[in-house]
Amino acid sequence: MLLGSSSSVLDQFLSQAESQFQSWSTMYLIRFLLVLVLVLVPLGSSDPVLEPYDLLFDVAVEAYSRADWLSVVLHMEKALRNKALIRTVKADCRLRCSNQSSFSQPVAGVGAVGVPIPGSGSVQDLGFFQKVLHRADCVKSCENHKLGEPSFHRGTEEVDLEFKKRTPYNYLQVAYFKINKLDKAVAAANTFYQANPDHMEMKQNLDYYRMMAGVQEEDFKDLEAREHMADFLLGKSYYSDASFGLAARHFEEALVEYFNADKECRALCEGAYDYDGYNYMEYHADLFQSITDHYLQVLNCKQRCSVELASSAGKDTPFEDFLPSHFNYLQFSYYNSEKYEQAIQCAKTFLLFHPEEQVMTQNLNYYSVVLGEDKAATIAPRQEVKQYIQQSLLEKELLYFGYEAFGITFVDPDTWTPEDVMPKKLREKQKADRETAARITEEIGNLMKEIETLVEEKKKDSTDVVKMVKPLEGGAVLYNDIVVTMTSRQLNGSQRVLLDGVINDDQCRELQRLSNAAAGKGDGYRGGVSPHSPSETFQGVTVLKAVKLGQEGAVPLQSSRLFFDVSEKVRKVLESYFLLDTSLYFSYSHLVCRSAIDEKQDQCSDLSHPVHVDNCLLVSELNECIKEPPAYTHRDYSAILYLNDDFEGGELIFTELDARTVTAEVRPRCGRVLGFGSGKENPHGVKAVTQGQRCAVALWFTLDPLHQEKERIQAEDLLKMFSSPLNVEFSRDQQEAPPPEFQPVLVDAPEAPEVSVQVDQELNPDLQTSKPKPADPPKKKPSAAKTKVQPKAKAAAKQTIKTKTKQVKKISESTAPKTEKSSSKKVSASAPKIEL
Ligand SMILES: O=C(O)CCC(=O)C(=O)O
Ligand SMILES: [Fe+3]
Repeated sequence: MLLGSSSSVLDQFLSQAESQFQSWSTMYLIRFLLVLVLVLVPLGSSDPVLEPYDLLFDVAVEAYSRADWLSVVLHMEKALRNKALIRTVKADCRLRCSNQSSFSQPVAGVGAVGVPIPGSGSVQDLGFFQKVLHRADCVKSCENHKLGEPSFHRGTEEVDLEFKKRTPYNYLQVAYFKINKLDKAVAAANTFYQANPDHMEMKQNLDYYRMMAGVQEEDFKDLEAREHMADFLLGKSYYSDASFGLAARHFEEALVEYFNADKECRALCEGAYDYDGYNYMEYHADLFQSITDHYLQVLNCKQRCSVELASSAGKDTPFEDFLPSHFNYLQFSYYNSEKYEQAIQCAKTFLLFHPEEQVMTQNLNYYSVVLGEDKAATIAPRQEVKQYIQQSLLEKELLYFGYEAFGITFVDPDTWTPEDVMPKKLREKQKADRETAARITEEIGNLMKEIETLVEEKKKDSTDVVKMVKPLEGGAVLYNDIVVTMTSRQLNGSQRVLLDGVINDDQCRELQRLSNAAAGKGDGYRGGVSPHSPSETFQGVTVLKAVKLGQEGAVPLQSSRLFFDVSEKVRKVLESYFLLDTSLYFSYSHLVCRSAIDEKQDQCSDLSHPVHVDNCLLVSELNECIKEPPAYTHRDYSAILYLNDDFEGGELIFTELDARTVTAEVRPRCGRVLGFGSGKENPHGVKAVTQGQRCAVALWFTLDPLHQEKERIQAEDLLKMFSSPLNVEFSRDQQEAPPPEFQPVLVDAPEAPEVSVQVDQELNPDLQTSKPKPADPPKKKPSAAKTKVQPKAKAAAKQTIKTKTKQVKKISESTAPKTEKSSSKKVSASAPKIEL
């Protein structure tokens, strides 16, 4: 049985089956059987009927699964060929028929119907439809003659999509590779990759091919490259290299190919009506409505050809203003080749699209002066382009009419359309729509911001509420000597605990001595007036400072170690008592003593340390605490380990957020630890020390490891070194005194300085307009020039070229295969793979 007849019988069977069985699975089964039959049927029919490319594709895929590489190649190549042939024939037939039976000519040999009869509308209608019928007949017979029955040249949607994605080349590259046709494998791989630049497997394959002996750079072809695009890109690259003669040649060739491709694209738009979302069964348009629907769909498609032709495989967005840009490049290329007539013609042609373009107008003036204005005036823009624009504008007008009358949407793909082509009403409506959209976007933006703030506040509140409502505390205190003296409840708040017995008297004394010894050794706070109270002095030492002083012998090293160890003990106990799920880290550790200045006690204030919150800025007037820098917002828990009680005053008080209403008071004593959450649930202060010295180890902790105290890690390292048997030399760099703890006070918020951001366009090529601007004027102003045209500097031209080079480079980076060779052939590269 011959394939042609077998296919046709099967096709009939298929369509019958399709109408009888609605089930997809049945259809797939039939399809599979069909493929099998085709595989078994001997190929090489003498029948002119074209084998359906979708079935050939299926046969090839099936052969692939059997690793029958020759068959893959044979059928896939044929599928590609047939698909291309159908495209060409269809476009060809439609173009030929449009020439043979155009609506402007009477149909030959059909008698009186073709001759318009004045005053007889219905007969004129007949004349029109007669032409329609003849055109349809012409196209049908032309296609059937060349391709066979239409059912054989209509592919399924899925297969069409595969062709669009260039999937056949994915199969082909493996098959070619397996049969040792390396050059073809490379070309197929490259062709696939051009349309799928994110396909990593194929990229690996290409890298692999590149390393193989016998593979040439020329093998990396794009078998589906559109000629007009290939020439345009070549023109651009010559242009960037300032090879203007070659650039002009390729741009001219690109134009010829462009108009051919445009004709083909437009002809292919005259296909079947795409119901697209319409319920096929419910479409009940009358004669003229259905003609209108279909025709406007075709026109819409024709308009989109300018976008399709401006698109390049693997490039996300089409080139902007693609067709006009050819003339922009050309005018400058011709100018540089001293071909002023052509430069003028191209400048004038460009101005057909953009009559207001200033640079081009200047250039045209300049070229005209150089050539002689009279002569320049006789040069006309290109007729082909004039016609193209006229036709396109007429189409746009019809489409806009259809938009207004029937709501068939039309989005103009071109940037050069004059404003008044769009009907005024539609223009105003679109303007109003745009404004409304902008307003809505802005309002949504504002709303989103408000919601974000609200959510943020809610989150903060709910964390605080969770803490307030369900304080997590009461865990083990880990050491037998430690007792819980007061819980949150007894301390009238939340996240509070008072522990006793954390360290013993000796340890308290040792630490107090350490504080005084360190203060005598030049610590930053020695003898300084307290930052919090003028009637007290304040001294403080950090763990690292203490360890360094210990290393210098200025203080007993073991006291410094004690400071380190007891603070660690407090950290562990708090972590356990507050039942924390994650670790608590040191944020800052400070051994501090406040001493009353006897002479100043008469004017003493009542607080040694004003009421504050450790991790936010307390605004007591508003009963609020703002968790923002400069507050130490990352602090989560605070603890004060008291060392003595032989002083007067110095009680710690907890208050409400008003900083006045005292909720609890704690009297310091040796070994006592007051632990509490650092947040706004715990505003606190220290009453004035009116006599004696009050010492304590103040500790702040964070749950965020990123904010843990770096000094502490250093101190730990140093301590480790001292405890090691080897006496290690290490640096004795003086450390800066630690900054006093930040004490928030309410100040007027400073005005934010006005910052003007200047962006250097040269350094930021993305900011440059994507519209090409090759229209740089000539480098030198000739003496003959009478016009006031100011030619731009040579540097500007160079800059343009540089920019262009960058643009070309960008393109080649995104589309061309990478060229770097692997340094070693031993690199373990996997053999070409296929991923479907
Ligand atoms: O020494 C105290 O009792 C508390 C000190 C304090 O709250 C602080 O330094 O933030
Ligand atoms: Fe505090």
